[in-house]
Amino acid sequence: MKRAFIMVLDSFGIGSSKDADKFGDHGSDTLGHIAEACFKGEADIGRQGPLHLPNLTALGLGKAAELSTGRVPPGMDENAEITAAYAYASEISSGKDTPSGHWEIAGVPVLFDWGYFSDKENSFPQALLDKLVERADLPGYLGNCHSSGTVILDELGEEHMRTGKPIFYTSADSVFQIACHEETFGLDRLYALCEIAREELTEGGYNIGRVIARPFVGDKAGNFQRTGNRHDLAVEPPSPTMLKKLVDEKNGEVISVGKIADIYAQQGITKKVKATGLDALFDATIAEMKQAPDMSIVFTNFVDFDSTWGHRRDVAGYAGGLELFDRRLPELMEQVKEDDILILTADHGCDPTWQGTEHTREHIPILIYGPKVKPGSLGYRETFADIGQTIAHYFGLSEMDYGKSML
Ligand SMILES: O=P(O)(O)O[C@H]1O[C@H](CO)[C@@H](O)[C@H]1O
Ligand SMILES: [Mn+2]
Ligand SMILES: [Mn+2]
Repeated sequence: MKRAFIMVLDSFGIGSSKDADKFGDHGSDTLGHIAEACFKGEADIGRQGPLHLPNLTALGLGKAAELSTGRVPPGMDENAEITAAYAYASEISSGKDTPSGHWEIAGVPVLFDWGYFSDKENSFPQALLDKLVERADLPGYLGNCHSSGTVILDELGEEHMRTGKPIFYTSADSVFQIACHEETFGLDRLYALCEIAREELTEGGYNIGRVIARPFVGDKAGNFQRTGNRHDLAVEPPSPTMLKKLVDEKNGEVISVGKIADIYAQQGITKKVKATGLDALFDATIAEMKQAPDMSIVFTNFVDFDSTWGHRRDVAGYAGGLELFDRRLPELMEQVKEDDILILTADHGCDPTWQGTEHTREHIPILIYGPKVKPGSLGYRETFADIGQTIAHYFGLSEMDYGKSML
């Protein structure tokens, strides 16, 4: 029985890549800087002391980080016995966003430039805004700027509730985000509005990667909370990913846990399971691994590292999340049978010690574990697509256009 389990720790970079200066990210290091802060006792909220990741360390995380940056992050055991194959990889896609990272992982790098709304204020073209107001019959809109998604709720959430005007915002990513109150505006209305925005952005040739519904609850600034009903409307990958090939060429199964299906615009996905929060995502992943058939992929995105801790620049939160992941990792490993492979990786960085609130251009770790996988270094990988090519090779699919198989 052949199954591949792919776990993306969203934003878990392990040191800036060679081209990071183009993004203003030279020197960023999500894992390294978290480990440093923990080691200095600067991340003792909800957890204590040096970063404790014994299971990830045994899979080669510290070694992969050492290959990337020249040093094992402080607190990680340099002499641990290594039980997996490990590597670090850089990204060839032009952006450091989630779809680019995930598509490249699946063998389809994004070599074109996305469209961006780069003006910090009055970010969206008036023609687009007018269309949305008209088609969705809106009383107007709020925002129309760059912002962190939690900050903007404190600033505009109450006005939104009072006026019924949706909050439109963007970031350095290729995104059009719409925040609306689940109850006063309504979740279905928000989703319908996002569908309209998706159509207008696609038909208007704006080349925007994602429209994101950002529903929230609460009743005043300070207590607004975003909910698990976030929904991403992505454009489709420009060519078939290894997920789609597994389904089309081998009649295989691809089970999405968390936002994977949304990120690939539902392409090459045969089953979707949603869950909110690290523990729930873990539970859902294990349940799916237990019943995954031959020739299947269980593919999970652990979004909290990015959205709950990375973008919020919450070092202690991120460290605590990693420690929780590490504690539960043996439960995942236990499901890896004879011919199966488990791959732990990331899609970009989001260094919680870095300036601003955006992603960081970093190397990702690639840890490959399985009874038949030879432990040891797989060195530097020029593209995340080496993961896609490895999976294509493993399942006997037609070759991907990018990447080299690591196994
Ligand atoms: O600040 P929030 O809304 O979490 O936004 C983050 O999430 C979006 C999609 O990844 C990006 O725009 C990023 O900046
Ligand atoms: Mn991401
Ligand atoms: Mn993000």
